[in-house]
Amino acid sequence: MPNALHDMRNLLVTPPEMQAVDKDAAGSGIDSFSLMRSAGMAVSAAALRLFPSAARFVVFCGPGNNGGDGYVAAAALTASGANVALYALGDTGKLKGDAARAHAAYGREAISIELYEPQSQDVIIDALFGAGLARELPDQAQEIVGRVDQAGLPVVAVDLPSGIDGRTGEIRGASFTAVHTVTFMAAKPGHVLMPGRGRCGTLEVFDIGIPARLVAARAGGLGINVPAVWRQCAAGLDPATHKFKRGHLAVFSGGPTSTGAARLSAAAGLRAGAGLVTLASPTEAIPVNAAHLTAVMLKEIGNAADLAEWLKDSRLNAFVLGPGFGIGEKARDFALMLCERALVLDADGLTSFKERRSELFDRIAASGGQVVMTPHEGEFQRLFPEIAADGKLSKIEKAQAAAKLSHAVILSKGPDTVIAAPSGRAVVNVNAPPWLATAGSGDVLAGIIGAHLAQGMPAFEAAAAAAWRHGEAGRRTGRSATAEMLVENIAPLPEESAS
Ligand SMILES: NC(=O)C1=CN([C@@H]2O[C@H](COP(=O)(O)OP(=O)(O)OC[C@H]3O[C@@H](n4cnc5c(N)ncnc54)[C@H](O)[C@@H]3O)[C@@H](O)[C@H]2O)[C@@H](O)CC1
Ligand SMILES: Nc1ncnc2c1ncn2[C@@H]1O[C@H](COP(=O)(O)OP(=O)(O)O)[C@@H](O)[C@H]1O
Ligand SMILES: [K+]
Repeated sequence: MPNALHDMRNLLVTPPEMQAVDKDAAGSGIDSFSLMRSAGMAVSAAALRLFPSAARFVVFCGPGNNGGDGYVAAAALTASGANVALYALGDTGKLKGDAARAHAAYGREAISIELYEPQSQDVIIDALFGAGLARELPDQAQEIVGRVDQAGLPVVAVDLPSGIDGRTGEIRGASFTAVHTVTFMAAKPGHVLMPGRGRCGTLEVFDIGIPARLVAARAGGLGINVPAVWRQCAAGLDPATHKFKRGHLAVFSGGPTSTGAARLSAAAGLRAGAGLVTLASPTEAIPVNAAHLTAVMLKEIGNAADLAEWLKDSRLNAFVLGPGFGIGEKARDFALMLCERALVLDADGLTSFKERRSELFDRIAASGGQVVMTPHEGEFQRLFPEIAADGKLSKIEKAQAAAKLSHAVILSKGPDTVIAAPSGRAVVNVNAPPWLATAGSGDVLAGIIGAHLAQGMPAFEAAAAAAWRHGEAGRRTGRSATAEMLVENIAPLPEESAS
């Protein structure tokens, strides 16, 4: 089976991996200066395409190869007849290797960066720091960022807006906010994780000619959540299949005053393609649930004994536990009984294990079931406080660590939802519009994951496909989205040809 992540458009490559790719490319006889030339030319082409009538291109060049790309771009822009001014950070006499060569080839004056005075028609080419940024942006560069922000000038970023950490997406002191970013060979985590993603503008991934196999060989299993990641697992889900083959999803309701969340999950599960959906309700909530259900079935499940009896039906193959369920022993008992099938543990289901997580994690490890946990930031902190507090880790690395510790697939929510498996495989979801963060939205997501699990998708693919469909539902719904509208707008899984 071809690995979908090896399609370069979907890969995420960390800065250290990219450095290793560079070394491998040089080792295989590829001229590194020709790569820099391709990179700089691509930046120049993007700048001319986006700003064909710019009064002046102002190129900021840093002390490393990002700066080198800037010198190439400045030379190409000058050759095209554009008006170019180049400002350098640091002593150009100290440039090394390809960057020194690019500087020499530029052959014109580089002005010291502190002398830059914004002019209202300037278009900035930011080539200060890229993947090599290893600490806070130097004060001098932070000051320039401030001047450019204040003047409201458009910025085209080379590789990454300077100040964004390519591994984490964090801002190191300050960063430019670009209208367009040109990166090379593959996107980096910093392009898709917040807040970095919000500062990249449109992202262009330009192929500078490093063979794809060299990039794939160093890439560590990170990707963007596109349908290619999970499409093959979704392929057999023929809507015409008998309803039991599409699975039977059960969603657990809370008490009489908190039933809405579970009903939303159940409705989403049905809409997302589960063959049958049953709402399992405590006795006291049966009347209110019965008054609100049509296609979703209702079953009275008051305690663990009821559940044990019900679980004798082996066709019940996936469960959602948590939305509106209530925190405490009952949630823990139920969750521990469900681990060996396929379980989405969300909301109260997660919080219930705050002080008792090892019981859950041990059970998941022992049972070999398919478990997906869907924490938002607060729930993540409650269940994984030491991982959440580790400021060195990116959101991807945190989700990976949590997945490894819990033996479950972790779907870490937010504008940059990360789905990580215990194996370390991880994808970042990028199609969620901001208005997806509406009350009850997480309940809908849990239901979609449940539907995928009921249909037999493996946990990682079930979660990734659900995050994507949830994002698409948000797009279809538009800004006025409510959770009920999201359910209505869950579209069928994309066909084989979609990418
Ligand atoms: N295969 C590729 O990806 C290619 C990459 N190229 C460019 O090379 C760049 C990476 O080049 P470098 O590794 O030289 O790194 P950068 O140019 O991003 O950074 C330059 C150097 O500055 C130093 N530095 C880091 N943080 C600093 C800080 N806060 N204050 C002061 N100095 C700091 C480090 O020694 C670092 O190596 C990429 O961003 C890209 O633009 C291109 O030249 C073409 C090939
Ligand atoms: N800024 C944002 N942009 C897009 N999606 C977001 C944003 N913030 C949160 N989300 C998504 O909205 C959903 C909110 O879920 P959750 O936090 O559980 O809220 P609720 O309990 O109200 O359902 C998640 O799918 C999350 O990934
Ligand atoms: K840059």
